[in-house]
Amino acid sequence: MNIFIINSGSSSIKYQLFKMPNTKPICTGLVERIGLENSIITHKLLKGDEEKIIRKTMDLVDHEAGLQQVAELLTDKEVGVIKDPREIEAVGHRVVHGGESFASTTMITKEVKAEIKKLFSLAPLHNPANYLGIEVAEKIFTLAKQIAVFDTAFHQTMPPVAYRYAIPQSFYSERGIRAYGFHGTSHKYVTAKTLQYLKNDKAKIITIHLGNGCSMTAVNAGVSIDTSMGFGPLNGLIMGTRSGDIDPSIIFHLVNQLGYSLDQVNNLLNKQSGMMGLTGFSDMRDILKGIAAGNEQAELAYDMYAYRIKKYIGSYAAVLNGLDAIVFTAGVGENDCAIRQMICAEMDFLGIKLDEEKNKVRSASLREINTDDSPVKILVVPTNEELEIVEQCFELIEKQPSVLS
Ligand SMILES: Nc1ncnc2c1ncn2[C@@H]1O[C@H](COP(=O)(O)OP(=O)(O)O)[C@@H](O)[C@H]1O
Ligand SMILES: CC(=O)OP(=O)(O)O
Ligand SMILES: [Mg+2]
Repeated sequence: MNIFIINSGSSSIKYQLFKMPNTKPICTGLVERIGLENSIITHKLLKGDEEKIIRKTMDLVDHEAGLQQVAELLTDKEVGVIKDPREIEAVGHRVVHGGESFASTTMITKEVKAEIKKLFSLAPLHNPANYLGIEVAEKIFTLAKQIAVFDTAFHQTMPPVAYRYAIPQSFYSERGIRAYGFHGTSHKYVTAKTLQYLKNDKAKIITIHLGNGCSMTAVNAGVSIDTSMGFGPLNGLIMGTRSGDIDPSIIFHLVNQLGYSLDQVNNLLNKQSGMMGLTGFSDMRDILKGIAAGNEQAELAYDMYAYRIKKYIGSYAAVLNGLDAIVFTAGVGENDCAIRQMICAEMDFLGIKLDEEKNKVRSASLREINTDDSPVKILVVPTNEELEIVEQCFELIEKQPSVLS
């Protein structure tokens, strides 16, 4: 069964085509730096042990332009993997915000699309791109079932003490205002890999997803008990273009004293803040170049980024009442050894001791980067949201085979 997976992040589209139940993809791809100059498309064909890679650089203004390129590559005479889009039987979509309506993987219907649309304002960098992915996929893969896997699902296990806000309770009971948490597919995937590696399904771990969007989760025995993003994917850590935690009084000051409209504030905090606001660049590779060139703003931004993560490690170690491992994942977490070093520095009182040499080793597989005597394991675990999504889609189809007829 051919299942195509689309993962639209805020700055990227990742895709993979699987012939399930084989979980080795037939092709994978990444469109990155969407909305910036020189977007990069990397399309990989995988046949047995052979790999054929096509790389293109172009300016892609938005996710729609990116998805059009992906569709062309898939059916291209030379580098395509399917002759006819009707060969795809199901398309699995990452959908970031599932709000109150969706706690698990769901077949996409008109009603489901309407719900996803209602949540645009809560995840403005994501749900519109996810929705667009669904519409484009419906047009191209006309015979395929469309399935949504929600970022919020893994965090449904959080207890009220973690997900409630201290505002009048009717805002929760009548309007669903609570923390939902995001990147759940990634936190779930790396959690499973970590527990398997530790051979301990009761382990207390902190998963740290550092991509363009960033979030951390306290996981106890495989279950999310707290996470740094909340009602929308804006708070918590400092991100590529998002502020993370700020004092809400700043918003009132911007509106009441400085004359900002709410739309402007929304745009400011989602698109012009974070590393972008501090340095003019959202991509960590650009920040690293800035630091190498002696740019002080880039240095401060980098320090702030690491400092915020340290604070969350401390608070999650406290709520877990112990710590077996911290896990780095996603674009920055997997590739940027300098940020891992900065985060883990002076954390030995918590049992976190980084091995600087192991930390520098580049690899695409799960690795341990702590010293031999470190009480807490420090792991780099490459995430694979697409694999997690395809497994969930396949499970849904197997459970309800009628959905394919
Ligand atoms: N070698 C690298 N060193 C530092 N950062 C990197 C490297 N490769 C990728 N990144 C960073 O990863 C981030 C994108 O991560 P990713 O998980 O793909 O994001 P998203 O899914 O949120 O769009 C970018 O900020 C990029 O700079
Ligand atoms: C939820 C979120 O921030 O996703 P991403 O990191 O892919 O932008
Ligand atoms: Mg991502």
